[in-house]
Amino acid sequence: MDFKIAVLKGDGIGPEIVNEAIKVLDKIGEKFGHKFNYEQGYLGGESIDKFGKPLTDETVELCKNSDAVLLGAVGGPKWDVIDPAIRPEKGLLGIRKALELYTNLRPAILYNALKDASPLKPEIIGDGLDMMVIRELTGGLYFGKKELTKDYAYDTMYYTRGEIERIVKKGFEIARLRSKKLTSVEKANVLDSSKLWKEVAIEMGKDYPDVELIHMYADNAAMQLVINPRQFDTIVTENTFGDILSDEASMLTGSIGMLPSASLGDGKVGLYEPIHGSAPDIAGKGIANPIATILSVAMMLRYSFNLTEEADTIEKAVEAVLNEGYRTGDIYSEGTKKVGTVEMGELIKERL
Ligand SMILES: NC(=O)C1=CN([C@@H]2O[C@H](COP(=O)(O)OP(=O)(O)OC[C@H]3O[C@@H](n4cnc5c(N)ncnc54)[C@H](O)[C@@H]3O)[C@@H](O)[C@H]2O)C=CC1
Ligand SMILES: CC(C)CC(=O)C(=O)O
Ligand SMILES: [Mg+2]
Repeated sequence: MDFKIAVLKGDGIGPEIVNEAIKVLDKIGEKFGHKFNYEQGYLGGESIDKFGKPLTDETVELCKNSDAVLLGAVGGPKWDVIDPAIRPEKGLLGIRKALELYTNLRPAILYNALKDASPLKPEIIGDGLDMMVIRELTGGLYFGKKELTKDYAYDTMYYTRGEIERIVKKGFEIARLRSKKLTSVEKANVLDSSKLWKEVAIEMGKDYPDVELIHMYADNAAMQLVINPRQFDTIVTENTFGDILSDEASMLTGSIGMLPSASLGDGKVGLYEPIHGSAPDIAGKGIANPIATILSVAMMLRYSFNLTEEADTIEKAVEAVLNEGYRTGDIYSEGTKKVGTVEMGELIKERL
């Protein structure tokens, strides 16, 4: 089959990691008889440099007219200016909103081979970690009314009942396919938007009597992730809480360079990106871990193209390379073999 993929490499390590993911996709195409056609668009800092704004109508159109979007990351100190209207991150929020990608799936899985890279003690890791963080992606603090003046500033965590219902529904549906345990994370003790969130979760829970629903405050969830992460299976939460908790969960699996994501809506186009940012501190050094991006294209194959065997093949290749002891710097430990971004991409491609 033929697929059109919009590629937004972005800034910092974005181009380095996306190049490796494309190599892997091309090899999958060869092996299984698919043709992936790429069209490059611009987002974030590179778009500011070229067009004076972080997201253009052309990029939105390109994405809307593709079968899926592959994204690297955006941002960096070069664009850290005070004018909030032209920050690279605005482009990222803009494309998520334009495509109405309200569901962000962030699976945090600890690979067996990486148990030594996790900061958790073996008795806490037990048989391993496998959780799904479902983050609401087009509402909340990042999209609410805001103002910045010299004397005061505010952001608003605004949610409609409908916005909460559709993401919590995803939470129940996904939990039902997993271990039937859903943790809804909010801060209903202090935030009104969280009070509504919790009320909706309780109401919707009546339609899913087979799924155990647990309510947890976000600050407690941050702590529980460290002391007892195995209690979590599926987490559903608001945009900002999900952003923070998924970065935390990623480190339990060894590195933020390991965690992929899928951003989905009710339309046809899904967007796939690692959960990390543009890592300006290591950009251009050839040492970034490309695995989160490579696993993101596996999610693309699974969720957008329904190519399950192809997705499994990528995930198994990643596991095989890790089992053989190859590591980028972020997951390196004594006795393993340190490799760079390109070498890691090549190794995974060879194992497909
Ligand atoms: N989706 C996106 O495009 C995101 C963009 N950002 C932007 O990225 C820029 C940098 O943000 P930070 O807060 O530093 O977060 P970051 O995720 O870029 O980096 C945090 C730390 O993790 C390391 N890291 C990240 N990805 C890695 C990888 N693949 N391999 C090895 N190490 C990796 C970095 O070197 C750094 O030490 C900012 O402009 C920020 O706004 C941040 C998060 C997400
Ligand atoms: C612009 C930010 C919301 C990006 C980020 O940290 C993320 O999506 O994980
Ligand atoms: Mg983040």
